[in-house]
Amino acid sequence: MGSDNKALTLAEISIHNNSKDCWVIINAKAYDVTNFLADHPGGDEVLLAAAGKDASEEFEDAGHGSAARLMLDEFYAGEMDPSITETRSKYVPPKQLREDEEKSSGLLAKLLLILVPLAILGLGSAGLHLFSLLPST
Ligand code: HEM
Repeated sequence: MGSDNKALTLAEISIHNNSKDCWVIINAKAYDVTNFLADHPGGDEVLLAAAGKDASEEFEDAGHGSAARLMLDEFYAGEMDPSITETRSKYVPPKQLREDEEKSSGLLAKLLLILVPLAILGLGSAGLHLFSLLPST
């Protein structure tokens, strides 16, 4: 498939996502494990679940030994475009939550910025009004 030297984009890798054509990304390199599905000691399900995706974390978590790491070369399909490797950090909920909190506290600060001067103005003019009602003797 295509030139070997060209960095692969995530879109190019993610189409290889089934049992007839299965690629996984491990540490920014793509591996064609189609012919390894039946022989993988960890089973084909895990590879198919990771097909077309970044499986670096899963690969490390499975505790692969040096034998597995040496096998990688056999399946090497290409280098992944380094500028898109950050796509694997998909777990954004905590950050999102923080942004939401920041947003709401920012809103409160803005509201206070408007309300406090208004309250001072209100109190001031009420005071002036009361003062003008006092008998001038
Ligand atoms: C080209 C990629 C891969 C190769 C060459 C490979 C190779 C191997 C090998 C040789 C073993 C036997 C234990 C060892 O020598 O470390 C193994 C076990 C295992 N692999 Fe992979 N693997 C690959 C990708 C993956 C991926 C992406 C996952 C998870 C998504 C995975 C999950 C596992 C698990 C869970 C075991 C443990 C099986 C057990 O001990 O019961 N592997 N793999």
